[in-house]
Amino acid sequence: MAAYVQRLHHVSLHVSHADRVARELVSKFKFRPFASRYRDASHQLALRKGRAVFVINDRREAGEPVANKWDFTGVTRETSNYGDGVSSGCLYDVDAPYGVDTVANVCFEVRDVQRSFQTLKRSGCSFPVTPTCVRDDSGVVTYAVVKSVVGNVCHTLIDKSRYEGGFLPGFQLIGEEGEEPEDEACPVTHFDHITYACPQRFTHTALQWYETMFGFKRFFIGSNEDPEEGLVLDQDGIGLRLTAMQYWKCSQRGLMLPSVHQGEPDCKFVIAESLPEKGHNQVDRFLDQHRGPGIQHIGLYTSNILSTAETMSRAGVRFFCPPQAYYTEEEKKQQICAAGLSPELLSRFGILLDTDLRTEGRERQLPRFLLQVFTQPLFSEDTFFLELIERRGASGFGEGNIRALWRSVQRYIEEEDQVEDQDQELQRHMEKEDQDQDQELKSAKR
Ligand SMILES: O=C(O)C(=O)Cc1ccc(O)cc1
Ligand SMILES: [Fe+2]
Repeated sequence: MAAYVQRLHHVSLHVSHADRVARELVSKFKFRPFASRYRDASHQLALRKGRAVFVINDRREAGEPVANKWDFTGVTRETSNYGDGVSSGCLYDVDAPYGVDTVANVCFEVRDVQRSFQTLKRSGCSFPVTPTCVRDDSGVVTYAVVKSVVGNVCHTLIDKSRYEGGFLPGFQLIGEEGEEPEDEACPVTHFDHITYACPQRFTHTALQWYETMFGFKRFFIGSNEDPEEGLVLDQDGIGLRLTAMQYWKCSQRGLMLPSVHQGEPDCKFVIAESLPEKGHNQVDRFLDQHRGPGIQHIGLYTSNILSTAETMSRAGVRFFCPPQAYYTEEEKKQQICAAGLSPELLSRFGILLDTDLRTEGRERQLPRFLLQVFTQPLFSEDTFFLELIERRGASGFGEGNIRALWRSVQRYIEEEDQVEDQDQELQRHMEKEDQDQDQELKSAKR
């Protein structure tokens, strides 16, 4: 038996320059800070855009003193006056120190935390935080934190059914409560998917863990996917294995349904692993720089990718762009025009388009499109990035887009590696010069 996920509540980041990351999410990605929690030993800030919520935690090395409070316009700096009874550490999360900035927690709402805890514990899961109650004037919330099988990723399981406040007890709301105004220029509505970077041959372990523990179900990304092997991209120098899964919820009548069929936008999970002998690539680079498996990127769903990319680009977001030939190739040009879009406009921001040709039993139907664009990494290491995704009837992931992304990222990695090689060469040269000078001085003294 599994612990069933009701919905995704938020995703939390642990970063050393929390203030900078918060500023970027606000100024570039148009998120709105709406709740914060200040304690001597931890600062937490919640930001939202539609139903997509990030909680930023100030990441400090073990023993390091508390940094300055967020220097952030519009954020109340007073310590929350709610007695949440938890005086130190990140609330609703674990404080485990990690060597680099990381996206480490996906928080799920569940029906019954105690029961989920017992079920998962019996199945061998480890819980850094056992069921804990936090209350304020608006009610009570119960949560526990379970370690996942993927790197440093944890899942906070939370029950908010007896809570009526704006976010979570212990957090103080910032500004006006109430419905957020619609952002027509930048209509991001929810997290579409979360992608894990995993070591080679780890996919099965991850799929199985999520199926056993949370009742996730596999779904096929594309028509070329092998049930055993996943979607294997091994041509043109690409070495990537992809699989995807989603959570199912228990309906009122006790039926299990994918969450999307219950009127809620669902968040899918994608597992990416690299294939052996394909050289340095984006998954291995993530594993290196992140010092282990974890969350590589998150897809933000938008109902208008062009306007969103344009707004974000103006605000300073940098996107990966495919080679210009992508937009001049005849077949791609036709696909883009068939979707009523202009290749020239898409090329301005690096937006990729894929056409889903699966018919799935239906005879004649409109073509289905998938539009995606990928940002450059957000942290100082080459790890986590964001993606914008607009689905026009297509539910999977575009193989053509994945190939185009792979090429643009590969170009970036190669350029970075070149810069790194040049730096190392310069370093060696300078060291050699120093040694030579030392040698000369010594011989002169003799
Ligand atoms: O296409 C997407 O959005 C995916 O999430 C699939 C994917 C996963 C990992 C990669 O390094 C590249 C592509
Ligand atoms: Fe993605």
